[in-house]
Amino acid sequence: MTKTYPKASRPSLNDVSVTMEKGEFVFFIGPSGSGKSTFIKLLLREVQPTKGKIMVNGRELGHMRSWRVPHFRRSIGCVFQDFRLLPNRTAYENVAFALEVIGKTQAVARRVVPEVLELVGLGGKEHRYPHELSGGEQQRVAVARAFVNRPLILLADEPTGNLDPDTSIEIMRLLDRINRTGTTVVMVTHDSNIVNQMRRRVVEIEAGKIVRDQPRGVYG
Ligand SMILES: Nc1ncnc2c1ncn2[C@@H]1O[C@H](COP(=O)(O)OP(=O)(O)OP(=O)(O)O)[C@@H](O)[C@H]1O
Repeated sequence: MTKTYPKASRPSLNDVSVTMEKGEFVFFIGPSGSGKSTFIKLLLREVQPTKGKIMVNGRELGHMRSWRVPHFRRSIGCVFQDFRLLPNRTAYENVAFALEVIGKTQAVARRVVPEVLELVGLGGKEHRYPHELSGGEQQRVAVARAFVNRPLILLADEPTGNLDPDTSIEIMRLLDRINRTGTTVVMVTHDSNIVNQMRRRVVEIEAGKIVRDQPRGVYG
């Protein structure tokens, strides 16, 4: 597909084609402005391609009615560089909120939230507010929130961008564990150490074109 934003002089993604299988772990790398965020926005149907199509889980996003989009997005968990936690809610409440908005009862939350907080290594810190947690711990809460609905796909946009190298590796261990449960992980990153250590598929974008797609790749 091709994506040209209104008013832009050239496409942000230019005639690209990529297939990701269920359960894969894929890094998207490339210089600033190369089109990585646009790719993520297309996958979430925040923007639509100018030409071509995008299929997610057997559905063509261009044919999806807009009222179906919120439901579709439940199948995708998102993690960002800046955590995006609700500051006046505890770790537990931040994760429970993701269940609340899709209509799950508090009884479900009481069962599921402690499980997922335990999974991300935050057992015992459920009642801390974001400002009472380290950056790495806040990102764990964000991962728990993204994963609590067991999404098919986890999109991570520079999830280690604000973390030191050791904490980054811990977050990657967590994403790796989640991937091993069968969740497809798509991660945008500039972190060469992480890419080189993980040795997973690497898709490199430059000026809107895919210039490399390599299994078990390195940052290069
Ligand atoms: N809403 C928009 N309207 C016009 N142009 C846009 C819009 N959003 C992004 N662009 C342009 O599309 C290109 C790709 O941007 P994109 O944000 O996808 O890059 P990126 O690879 O994610 O960069 P970074 O690593 O800095 O986040 C850039 O040239 C950018 O200026």
